[in-house]
Amino acid sequence: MEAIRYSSLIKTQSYINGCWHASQQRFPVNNPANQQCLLEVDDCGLQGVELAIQAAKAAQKAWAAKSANERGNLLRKWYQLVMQHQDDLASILTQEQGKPLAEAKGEIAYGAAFLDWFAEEGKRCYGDVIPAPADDKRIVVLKQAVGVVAAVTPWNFPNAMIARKAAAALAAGCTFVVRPAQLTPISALALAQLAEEAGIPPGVFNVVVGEDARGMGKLLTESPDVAKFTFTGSTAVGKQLIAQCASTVKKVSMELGGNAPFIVFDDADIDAAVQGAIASKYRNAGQTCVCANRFLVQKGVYQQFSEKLAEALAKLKVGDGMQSNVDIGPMISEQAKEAVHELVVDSQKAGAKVIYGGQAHQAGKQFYQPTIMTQVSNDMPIAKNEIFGPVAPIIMFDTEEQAIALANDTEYGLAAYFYTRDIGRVWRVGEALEYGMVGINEGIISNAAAPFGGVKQSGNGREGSHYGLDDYTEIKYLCMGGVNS
Ligand SMILES: NC(=O)C1=CN([C@@H]2O[C@H](COP(=O)(O)OP(=O)(O)OC[C@H]3O[C@@H](n4cnc5c(N)ncnc54)[C@H](O)[C@@H]3O)[C@@H](O)[C@H]2O)C=CC1
Ligand SMILES: O=C(O)[C@H](O)CS(=O)(=O)O
Repeated sequence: MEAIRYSSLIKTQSYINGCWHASQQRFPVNNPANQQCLLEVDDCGLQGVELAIQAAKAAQKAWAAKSANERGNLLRKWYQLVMQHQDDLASILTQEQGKPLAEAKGEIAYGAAFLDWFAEEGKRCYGDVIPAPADDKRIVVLKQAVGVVAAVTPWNFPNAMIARKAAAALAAGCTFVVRPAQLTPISALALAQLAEEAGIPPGVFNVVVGEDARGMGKLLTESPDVAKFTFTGSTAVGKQLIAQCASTVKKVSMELGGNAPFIVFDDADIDAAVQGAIASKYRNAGQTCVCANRFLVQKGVYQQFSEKLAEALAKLKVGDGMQSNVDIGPMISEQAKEAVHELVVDSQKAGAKVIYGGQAHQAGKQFYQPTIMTQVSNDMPIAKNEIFGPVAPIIMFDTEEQAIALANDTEYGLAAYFYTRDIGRVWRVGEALEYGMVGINEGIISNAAAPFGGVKQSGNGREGSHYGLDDYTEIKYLCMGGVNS
């Protein structure tokens, strides 16, 4: 790997019970920009996963017995180390995942923000004292750590998706086992290195890396020693994992797929809408679950918005994320690139027009041209499916009611966006959209202070904000009798 100053961040073995776990089985991690092998990583296999679960179980009671301040101090130290090594962590992330360096630095700061947020939030894990129905009783409600937490995370935000979960879990007094995507394990192992340096005790934070996603996931979802399972990834895989958790009735939280509408009304600030569209659609080459997936543009501004979006897109540079001034990097795999192109071609066959891009990009095997399509209808493949690529389909609508109906016509419900300057419309549309998160005159809405999560088949639970602890605590009700005797 290039351009890493602090070489201790480069780890190639799972981190289990405070030790780096060697194994004979290894697998390559490749750079999506040029398909070159960055390094090989030891595959800890199912045995490693079981060792990690047992380590987390053995460590959990002592970790929960620490005060919220003690846990918070360790999370704050972890935060400080992550920010101290932000540039190196970003360089690692770009080389294994592909996003431009500036975006990778942003992801490191975004993930670290959850460590910082929950270092404090754990101190506010309040219970209740409830007036009892009888004078000789007292009712107290405690919030306690769920126990051992298992997580499976995706390749598109290989640092932040782990930090967003682990920060809340550890703050609540839980211990944590994460299995990151096999495509991007190095960022996860670098986080473990810094957790160790921060003084987080052995067994509290464990990272198990391996190629057998299905087998490792089965162990994590079916183990009776795991109390809670959290997943970020596709809805299809999420459904499988929820079913696997049923065997032990685990507490489950899911951050799944999306199909975000980006609505532009006649009265919108069009330049602001174009700026928000570029930020929301083309971040991470469109490989984020909260990307604008369908542009719904009112008839009166359809031509103007489409033309301005194309002008803005022409200024973006496609290339290796490690090069300066690159705005759009490669897709995570050649298969992913082909899948995006198939959606474009199938929708062209159904009548959609490509007004910008629409082909593989000459920068390399995994690059796709940033693309805009017009004359799209909501039933076309490019609108029905989560694109997970740099393609903006634009659908025309006439009335506000039509826009809401089109926006809600999907099984997903993660993020939605709309641009208007009418205060009445802000409330009407904001309340009518069936989504967990709504950006109003804003294309980037993710931050540690806000509850991130979806409804419908985009998942359940919330990450970040003071709501984020709820997924990692259980409510216990104490009823004290005989107070007057
Ligand atoms: N709601 C959210 O916050 C996010 C949602 N996603 C969604 O994830 C998808 C893209 O990410 P991918 O990594 O391709 O999703 P994916 O669902 O294929 O994989 C996610 C993780 O699950 C693992 N996995 C795959 N099949 C599994 C199985 N049968 N058992 C256990 N683990 C398994 C993968 O190795 C990876 O670590 C998109 O649909 C995107 O919308 C991605 C990131 C964030
Ligand atoms: O994986 C994702 O798509 C992230 O959750 C998006 S964000 O939180 O970075 O906006």
